[in-house]
Amino acid sequence: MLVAGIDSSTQSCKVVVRDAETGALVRSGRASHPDGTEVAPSAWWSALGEAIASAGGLDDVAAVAVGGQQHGMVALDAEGRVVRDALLWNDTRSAGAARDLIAEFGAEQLAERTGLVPVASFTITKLRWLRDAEPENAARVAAVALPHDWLSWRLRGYGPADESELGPVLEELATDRSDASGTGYWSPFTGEYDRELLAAALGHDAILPRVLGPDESAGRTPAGALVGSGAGDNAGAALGLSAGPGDVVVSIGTSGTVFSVSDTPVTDPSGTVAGFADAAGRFLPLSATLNAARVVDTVASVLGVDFDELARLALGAEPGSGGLVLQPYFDGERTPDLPDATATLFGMTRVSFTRAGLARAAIEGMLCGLADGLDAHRALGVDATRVLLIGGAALNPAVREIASTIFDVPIVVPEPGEYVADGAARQAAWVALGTAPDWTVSTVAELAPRPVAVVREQYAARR
Ligand SMILES: Nc1ncnc2c1ncn2[C@@H]1O[C@H](COP(=O)(O)OP(=O)(O)O)[C@@H](O)[C@H]1O
Ligand SMILES: O=C(CO)[C@@H](O)[C@H](O)COP(=O)(O)O
Repeated sequence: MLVAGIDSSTQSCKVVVRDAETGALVRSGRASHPDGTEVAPSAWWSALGEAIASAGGLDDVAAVAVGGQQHGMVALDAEGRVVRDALLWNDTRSAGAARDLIAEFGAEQLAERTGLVPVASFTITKLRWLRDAEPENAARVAAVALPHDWLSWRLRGYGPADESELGPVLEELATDRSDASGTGYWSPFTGEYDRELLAAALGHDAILPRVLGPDESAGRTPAGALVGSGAGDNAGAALGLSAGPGDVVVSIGTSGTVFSVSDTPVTDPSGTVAGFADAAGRFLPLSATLNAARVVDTVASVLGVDFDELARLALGAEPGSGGLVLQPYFDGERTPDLPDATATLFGMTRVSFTRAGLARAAIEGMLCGLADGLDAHRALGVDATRVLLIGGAALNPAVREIASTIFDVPIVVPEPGEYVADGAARQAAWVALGTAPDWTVSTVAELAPRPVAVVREQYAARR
């Protein structure tokens, strides 16, 4: 029996087809997403079709589930059409709305009600922005979904009447705990939506996706495949990796995320660690930065080198990059909450300012922000015995090596793969088999920690 998992992430859509019993990878495919922090959901739908085709289709799969970038605002009207392009998790225009919500409700109360202190990334702030900036669009909103909810709904044959078999049945929208927990109007403590907060943000109530449990199916595709509940991408990766006690996952994709699986919900009124739910009935404390793999992309492009050469340059410089420190806030920043920040290069001398120094400082700066995230987890009682390094930039040997000079626990690199899509495939297997699959994950490298104190010290000094 075959099952499929999908990761509709910020930069691309990835599909894996796996054997439900053994987890063996049978086929895979991918397609790119458009750039930008405001995207027409139809572009995700086209990319999904392209990725499915490049994975050989889904005609022979018994079940499918979708993991996706979290928080994106997919606002639908009564006809099931999107009211405007989706604002993504990395769109910072709703920073003022986040401040307004905190002023109205208080950071502590919001953390207690939803597990989150609003920042521009979370859906609730995007709805408030819509209410204030585009009131005519806000008034038309009949339902609010997230990227994975909307794609799962479309896969099941729902959508605008002229684009789908089953039409705009908004009550058929479904999500899961992990993605609901990133909205800012769902409580990981009660498992219920907080409709007062939704109405305070959007200006009125709206249909919200039914929240499914980890082993529940949302329904079937028109071809008859079961559709699993799906997940937010980070929770999908935790499931795909079988992350357990002591594991802290560091994912370096468009976002940099640090997360762990917890049996109890976590509340951080400072907002550094978000109290998300996971995709298996537990919780997923997480901190996220806006600047991760693209910091490496940007510096490689400025230096005019490919990733291999960037790695060679970075590993040719000493830890600490001769005092060069890149605070890599190219896209503003979320943790720390500095939505309007820009990147800054400190410590330039005629000796330190070299191509190799810049290459290394880029990777060090990006990783220091994530090491700060790990510290914040520990401060909340999270046990970290190893870091599992995943995401596109984890393919880079310099990122792995430099991580071992920054984190004080072993860096374990799982076999390169699509762990979000794999987590979704596990959910698909779960609904198809009736039991959670027990697939194994192999690792390709383990780097012992050899922290060089100056790297984090000089980064902290520039904060
Ligand atoms: N060898 C590499 N070294 C550094 N970065 C890489 C490498 N391979 C891919 N990337 C980067 O990883 C990113 C894509 O990672 P991915 O985890 O798929 O992101 P997302 O989930 O946000 O779409 C891109 O920015 C890409 O340039
Ligand atoms: O906002 C968050 C988590 O809170 C991001 O992790 C997004 O979920 C996007 O993930 P990538 O596409 O960068 O992997």
